Amino acid sequence: MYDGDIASVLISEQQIKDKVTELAKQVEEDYPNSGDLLLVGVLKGAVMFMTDFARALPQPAQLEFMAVSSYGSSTSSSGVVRILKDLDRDIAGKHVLILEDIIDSGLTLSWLLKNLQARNPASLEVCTLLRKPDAVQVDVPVRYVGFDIPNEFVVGYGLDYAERYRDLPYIGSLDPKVYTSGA
Ligand SMILES: O=P(O)(O)OC[C@H]1O[C@H](OP(=O)(O)OP(=O)(O)O)[C@H](O)[C@@H]1O
Ligand code: HPA
Ligand SMILES: [Mg+2]
Repeated sequence: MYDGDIASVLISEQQIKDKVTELAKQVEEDYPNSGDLLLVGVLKGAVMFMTDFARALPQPAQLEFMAVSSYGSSTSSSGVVRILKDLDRDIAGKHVLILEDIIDSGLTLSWLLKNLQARNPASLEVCTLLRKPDAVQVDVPVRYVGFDIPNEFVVGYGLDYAERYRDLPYIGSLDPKVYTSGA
């Protein structure tokens, strides 16, 4: 699949699986009495992570989705976050855990945290599968991080370049020739 476009596999399918289980276990320990946890998945990137995480989490949780976009067909953030789909319900008084695929510049999450905090949840935390420490432009408080990765453009397991590669089961570095040659 996508032969030649992936420079290297950064995180294998098995490594992802193990990490999702580990993160779900941490969350389970931190929310011991909470049968009312609300998971907010940030579409589209977090779709694989959200569905795997929800199934790895022993306690019941409700699932909500928000779709935002700031990258479009680019490898750098436009800095302008657009809501493509808002939550379907009120989160006031709920324990909300945002599930993100990646924190790169941090601009999306910083914007999202302000937006959701204004809706008065009982608590608001973030769980991200990936983070690029060398790319972060705004500091965002993140309670759960799966992997810190190098500052390379990555794809797979929900992450795209120009809407492609989301269906890869692993996370790989995209060969720069894909976005520099106009291919
Ligand atoms: O930290 P940042 O630099 O803001 O980048 C992270 C965000 O960018 C990506 O979303 P994108 O805008 O590509 O939308 P998508 O999830 O639909 O691909 C990714 O899924 C995160 O939500
Ligand atoms: O490295 C990345 N890959 C895919 N989507 C992204 N959105 C922010 N950073 C990335
Ligand atoms: Mg994207």
